[in-house]
Amino acid sequence: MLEVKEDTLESLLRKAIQGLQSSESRIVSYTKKIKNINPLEFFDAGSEFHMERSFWKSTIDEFTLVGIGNAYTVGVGHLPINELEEAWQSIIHNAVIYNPYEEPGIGLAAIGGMDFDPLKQKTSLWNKFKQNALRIPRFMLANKGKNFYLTITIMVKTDDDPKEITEHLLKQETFLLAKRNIPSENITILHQKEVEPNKWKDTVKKTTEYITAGHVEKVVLARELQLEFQEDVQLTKVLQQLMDKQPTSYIFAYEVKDNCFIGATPERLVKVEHNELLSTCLAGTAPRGQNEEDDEKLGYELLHDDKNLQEHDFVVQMIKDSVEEYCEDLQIPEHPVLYKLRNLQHLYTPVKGKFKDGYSIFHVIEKLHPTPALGGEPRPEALTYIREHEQLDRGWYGAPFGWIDNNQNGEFAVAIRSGLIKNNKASLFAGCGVVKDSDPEAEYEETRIKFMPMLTVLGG
Ligand SMILES: C=C(O[C@H]1C=CC=C(C(=O)O)[C@@H]1O)C(=O)O
Ligand SMILES: [Mg+2]
Repeated sequence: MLEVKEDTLESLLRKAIQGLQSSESRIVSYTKKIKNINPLEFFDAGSEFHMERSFWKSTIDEFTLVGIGNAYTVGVGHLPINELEEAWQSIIHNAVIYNPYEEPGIGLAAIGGMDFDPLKQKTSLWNKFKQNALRIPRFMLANKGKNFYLTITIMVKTDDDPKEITEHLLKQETFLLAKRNIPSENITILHQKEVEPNKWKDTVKKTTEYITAGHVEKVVLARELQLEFQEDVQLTKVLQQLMDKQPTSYIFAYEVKDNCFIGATPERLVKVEHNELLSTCLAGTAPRGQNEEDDEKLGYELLHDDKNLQEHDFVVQMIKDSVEEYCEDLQIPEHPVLYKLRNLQHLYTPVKGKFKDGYSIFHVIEKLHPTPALGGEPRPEALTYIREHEQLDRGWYGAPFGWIDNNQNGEFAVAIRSGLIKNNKASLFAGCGVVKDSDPEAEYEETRIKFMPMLTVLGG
């Protein structure tokens, strides 16, 4: 990695190109501060370039990343996570970087996700998505608190002309940063179809019997809701509404051609900043009440409900056992508290620790995914069971989605409360933890509410 102290984009490109042997290529990345801009206007502008877009927002951290286009995508093949890390490191190693700001997430960074289960037979639903992908956007807008930054990243080859590339990039930049109106049309649903709800309930029933027989302790089962709209869905509008309606969730989107995986998840998998590690145990669910009193009652019952506490505890134990290897000074409260969302409340236990040297966020992702909040317990048996019995190609649903920068900082959430949008169609996904005392009707109802965050912003 060549870090340059002071430079213009053009001279940075020149230096990077001059240092190349024939047929070599390398990443050049240039970061500068820019004036305030509405991240959604920037996102919307990207559609006019027909460039694929990526989006991440963490409201608690007042941190938003919007990627337009693709300088390079790491992964995309059948890479296990440790090889994904090697591929990422090798790209960074050869990069030429100008970035005077030493803040996590500002500068050269990638956004991406991965398959929930690479061993599950793929269907045509997810055919545009690779097994895993970390995309370094050509233009990345980063907004942290009151500050706005633009990072331009491009892959250069020996025969590239720095002046020509600079002119082209600056023209695109001017277009992307221009003020514009974002779409405001309402979305109208024409058809709505739950995929085989009765069969799903039967599977829940069979699963409780399988658990009672002692084969596994917990299995998470998911299902799909299919939608068709009058018009193609305006993604910018969907993002805006998710941001308005789900302020305590991570908002994310990842476009591949005319497909977009998008959602608002409350569940952090792992965050690494400097040497601090944060993770979250989130499992066990109740609806929100009609009024304050009702809501408190439902919350109180959730905190004392054996079935939900058991669902939750599998996650706490597994995350604790997993991160002990990577962390010192582990802090995990003894009892969960409530995490309230617009439509639901969950049992929540935060996990905090000091990251030991020699480990990266990739190690933690590999170790944690999927936690028993999305897979089950014990993991291998639960995954085999899901592979054989669940009638759904989860694709990137339920898997880690997030960002990483060139200094090993990053954050990945668990991509739930999400859907895959394809022009005027969408598939929404929702799952629930099945334990021995699960009631199929109640689990069905729980997943019905879990569709809400996406359904309500899509005109439902
Ligand atoms: C699998 C999902 O939620 C998980 C996360 C929180 C609570 C859960 C539950 O109570 O079942 C699930 O484990 C989903 O929303 O699709
Ligand atoms: Mg549950």
